[in-house]
Amino acid sequence: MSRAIGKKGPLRALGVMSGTSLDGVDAAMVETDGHDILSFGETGYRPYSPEERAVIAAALGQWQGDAVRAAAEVVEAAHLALLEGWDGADLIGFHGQTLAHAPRTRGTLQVGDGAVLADRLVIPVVWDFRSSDVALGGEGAPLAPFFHHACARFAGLTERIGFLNLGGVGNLTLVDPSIARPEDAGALLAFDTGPANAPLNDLMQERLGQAYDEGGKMAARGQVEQGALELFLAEPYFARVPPKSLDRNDFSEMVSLVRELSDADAAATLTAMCAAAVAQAMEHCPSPPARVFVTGGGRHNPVLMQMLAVSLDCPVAPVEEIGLDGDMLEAQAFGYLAVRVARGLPTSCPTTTGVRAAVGGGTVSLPSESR
Ligand SMILES: Nc1ncnc2c1ncn2[C@@H]1O[C@H](COP(=O)(O)OP(=O)(O)OP(=O)(O)O)[C@@H](O)[C@H]1O
Ligand SMILES: CC(=O)N[C@H]1[C@@H]2OC[C@@H](O2)[C@@H](O)[C@@H]1O[C@H](C)C(=O)O
Repeated sequence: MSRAIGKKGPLRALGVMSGTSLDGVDAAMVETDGHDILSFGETGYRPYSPEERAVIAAALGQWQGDAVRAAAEVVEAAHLALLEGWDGADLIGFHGQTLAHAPRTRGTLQVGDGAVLADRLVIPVVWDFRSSDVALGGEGAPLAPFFHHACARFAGLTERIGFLNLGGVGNLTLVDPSIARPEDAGALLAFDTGPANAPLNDLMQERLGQAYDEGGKMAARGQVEQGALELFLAEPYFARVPPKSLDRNDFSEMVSLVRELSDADAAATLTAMCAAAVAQAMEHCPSPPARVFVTGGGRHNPVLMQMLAVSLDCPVAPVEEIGLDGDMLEAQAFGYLAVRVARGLPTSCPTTTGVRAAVGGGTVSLPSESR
């Protein structure tokens, strides 16, 4: 692979992401100068086996120890299996796997060692994107918003729009693409909306041994239990003014709100909770955006999409409507952010993570043979 990250002009970055739903590792190429997206390229995916997923799940919420080391090994090995033999990148943006996230108290932990990947793949690797934001008082998340700003410009949009990511956790970014730089006042407002698919996945796994509610089929057969929904919405997180972010399991006890319900009613209610959390999030926006574009696996769930369409005050559509790939946006984001880090540009700002001033996160590891 090429290693010319010092060169002027655009770079070809390979972003890799292992998200909170623990399904697998996504990889995607993006060509960018750190400001504009020039093109999107090849993509790849490597699912975790049930055994690998169990090793990572066993380490969630932990900060150190054997379980964390075992998870880190699984994460690194899966990335190497996906990336070995990949050609044509100038650098890699490696997010790793978040195991624990408590930015106000203990920090944030993404496992997988970027220096090991740099050596094994013989390519510069940008990683540990969240720590310096947290050290400067930020939430360390969400980090995709600077990329969302570039996406809105790439798609030729001029109006204020929202990007809604529905992975394990949900996050919303309001973008005003008419403001040239993402760190400038008014360009972005971003925060985590609440749990998205994680509680529903956990329910499907626990009761039916299935990874998720495919096509929302289970939820479609059930009724939403309004009492449980109201209890959920009384959680103080929703009234909290952004910036704010969540750990995957911050709402894991919400499955207990649906414990007495049938499988179908429980699935319908957890799906409604995800949509209701997004509707609550909109209350923190100064005015509704012209449209909301949905990315992440939740957009494949028609029951969830229908609930969003009913509860938001603006049209809702998958990001494919503006030519983006909603299964790869997060991987592309970390490729894009890697180039910003390599160029010394900020990757977060007060309106995305609450950090005191715009800051660039990330460590650059060069392969040892080029040091
Ligand atoms: N066909 C489908 N029907 C219903 N739900 C789906 C479908 N495909 C994916 N999902 C949901 O989307 C989830 C995966 O979403 P995604 O890949 O965006 O998560 P992630 O990137 O791991 O999470 P995060 O953005 O929180 O880091 C699955 O676990 C499942 O809940
Ligand atoms: C700490 C952490 O890994 N957070 C993830 C998670 O998954 C979705 C949401 O919670 C978001 O805040 C973030 O990921 C995306 C990629 C982000 O940083 O923008």
